[in-house]
Amino acid sequence: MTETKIAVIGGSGIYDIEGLEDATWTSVDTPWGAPSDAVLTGSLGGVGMVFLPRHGRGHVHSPTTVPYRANIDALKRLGVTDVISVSACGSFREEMAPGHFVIVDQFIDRTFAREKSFFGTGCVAHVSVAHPTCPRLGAACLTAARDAGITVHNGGTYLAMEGPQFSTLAESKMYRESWGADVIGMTNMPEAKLAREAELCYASVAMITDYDSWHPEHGEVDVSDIIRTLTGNAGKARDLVRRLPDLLGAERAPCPHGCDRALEYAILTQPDARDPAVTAKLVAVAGRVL
Ligand SMILES: CSC[C@H]1O[C@H](OP(=O)(O)O)[C@H](O)[C@@H]1O
Ligand SMILES: Nc1ncnc2[nH]cnc12
Repeated sequence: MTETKIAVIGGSGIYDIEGLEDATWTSVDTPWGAPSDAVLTGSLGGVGMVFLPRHGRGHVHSPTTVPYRANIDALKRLGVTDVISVSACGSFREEMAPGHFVIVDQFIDRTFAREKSFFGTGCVAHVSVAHPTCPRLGAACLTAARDAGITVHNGGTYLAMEGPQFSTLAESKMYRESWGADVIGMTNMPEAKLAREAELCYASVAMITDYDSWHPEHGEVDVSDIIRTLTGNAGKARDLVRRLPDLLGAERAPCPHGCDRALEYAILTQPDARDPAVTAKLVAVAGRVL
């Protein structure tokens, strides 16, 4: 059995987490550079917890410049087993209204200006992201949300766009009508892919802040409206997070969906053909199989 350690990656409007016992901000170095900020470590109900503000305190990083690889490497290095992403998003569905939460289970990755893998020349690997989120962790988030009295939708497809500008009306309509996306944001990719490469269970809790630009009765997306909705939701998100340690338990069996074994057969480069400088960088993420 492994000890559970839960990480929360806080998105826009969530730069801190209250109520952790023995809470300490700690800087973590990684071979991929510095994470978005120091990480807050502590515990909740006897379970190890880590909090990382995705954009850094003060909102320093844009969706494109968030150091996704350093963030996931730092969490892995700290012994994290389960990653909960908390994000703001726009909605493409009338019934998924601002103020509601969605437990995202699929992604369409439209990002193009980010490093998307820990692997590459010198050590090549291919993991499956057919099911990019962990159903066990998603189910815990769903229960936590329902117990906290949050209106939550179970499952949804998140379109990850590059940004930083919001979508045009034509894009918004295409994502909604032709592509079948349910929500839109700018950050869950490549985060989810990297978590899979690092053999971490990953769940995405998306907080709906707006109807993007497709809705005839709602105007264009406006950051001040988003922040107002987010501020109203931050307490709900904290309540959800507080319930997770009890639901996940202090000890963790192997993931029934295999997230923690994603690299088992993924590395193609033969041991004697691997570049030692490259494998040295992979020690935290892939040390188990190198
Ligand atoms: C504040 S509006 C746009 C911004 O908010 C979301 O960030 P996060 O996913 O970290 O909550 C969205 O993806 C954009 O980056
Ligand atoms: N409409 C939207 N598009 C992209 N990212 C968002 N984050 C919050 N609302 C968004």
